[in-house]
Amino acid sequence: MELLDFYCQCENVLFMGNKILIDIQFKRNHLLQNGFDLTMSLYCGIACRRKSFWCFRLLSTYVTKTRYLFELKEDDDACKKAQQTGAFYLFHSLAPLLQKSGHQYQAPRHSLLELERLLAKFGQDTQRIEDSVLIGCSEQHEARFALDLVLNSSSSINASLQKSEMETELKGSFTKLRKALFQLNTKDASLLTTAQALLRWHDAHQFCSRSGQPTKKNMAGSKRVCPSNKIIYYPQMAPVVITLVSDGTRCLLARQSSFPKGMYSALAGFCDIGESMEEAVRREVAEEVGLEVETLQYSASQHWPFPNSSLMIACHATVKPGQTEIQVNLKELEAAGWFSHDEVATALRKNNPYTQQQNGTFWLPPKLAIAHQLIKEWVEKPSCSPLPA
Ligand SMILES: NC(=O)C1=CN([C@@H]2O[C@H](COP(=O)(O)OP(=O)(O)OC[C@H]3O[C@@H](n4cnc5c(N)ncnc54)[C@H](O)[C@@H]3O)[C@@H](O)[C@H]2O)C=CC1
Repeated sequence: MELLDFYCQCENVLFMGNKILIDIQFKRNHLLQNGFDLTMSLYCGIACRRKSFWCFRLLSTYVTKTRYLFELKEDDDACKKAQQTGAFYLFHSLAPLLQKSGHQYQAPRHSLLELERLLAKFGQDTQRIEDSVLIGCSEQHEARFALDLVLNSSSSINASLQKSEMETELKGSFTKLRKALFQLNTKDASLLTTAQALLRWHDAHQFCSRSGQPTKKNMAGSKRVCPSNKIIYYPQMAPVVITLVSDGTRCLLARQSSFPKGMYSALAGFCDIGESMEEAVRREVAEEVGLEVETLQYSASQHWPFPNSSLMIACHATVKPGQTEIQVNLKELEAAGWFSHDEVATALRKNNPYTQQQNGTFWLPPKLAIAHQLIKEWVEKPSCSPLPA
């Protein structure tokens, strides 16, 4: 049974204005222990009469949050209102603001009032708040926004304070996202990644490609519209397949010359237009290492912000044991090879990019990259049996 779709039987139902008084007899009490917030759910319940009893469709905290975010994306007034109680993450040229407390880093949030004060101090118009983008909300529906203090700003920014002066005022430092991701907890890292991707997209889509006119962002930043021809532009991600090829006992890892010294990863490549994920995997593997994929299994996906937004679609693939001779495409890769289970398991265990880069030994992508997850999955379950490609 779908967790979010269960119904409960009510013995008495009274409506008082927009509040509902109920006496419920849960058929499946155990579901309440599975993360449901009863109070929140009941206020959001949709009542309907079913035969002889009332049914409530209970909406989980997750669903109400998702619906709230949807409303903010669709309704500029609601979004503007949400800014009053919301919180803002700050960026400078796409680098998020981080603060250090003890040994930990965190991404500070600012209220609308604080932001207005800071903008005034930095010589910027409070109108700039309209350049912020919606990136999520808390369980209590406190919306989260991100604003880049210099991107998209008018010429008045020239008169504003320098980055270092801003950092002093903000008691933090604007840190490159690649570095910031290693210093933050997963929740903040994910929010900042989304924020940077959206801010970058807006910066790069200021004009309509048909009319050449400036486009206008909606309040949430979920789209831009050309006022002259009404064309709507939506933020986009490029789909990329990333495949860990195995011959049953070994896995294939490769490196590009642009990778840090000693790092090997799974094979990755952008999907061509019109291709399915399966077709893209077969083509990329054939193009890069001259092998033909026999079976294929989807594993997971990840939004990857570098250098532009990609949707990484991770798969395990196998080739026939007798057809494993690699022919590296040197236009795409510097090297590729088969690695034994032991070699990969050892590399995963002592995966310290810094020391391994120093002594030039073989190492794997860091934990936050889906390539790492794919390799770890293979090490833990090398005999996963994919479907025919
Ligand atoms: N999160 C992860 O674990 C990993 C992520 N990646 C990401 O996957 C993406 C693709 O990986 P690679 O092929 O190694 O990258 P790459 O940057 O070497 O790109 C290969 C080629 O694809 C073409 N290209 C660039 N952008 C494109 C686009 N938006 N659409 C279509 N073609 C495009 C260009 O000709 C480029 O030379 C990169 O963004 C990379 O950062 C790659 C490996 C692991």
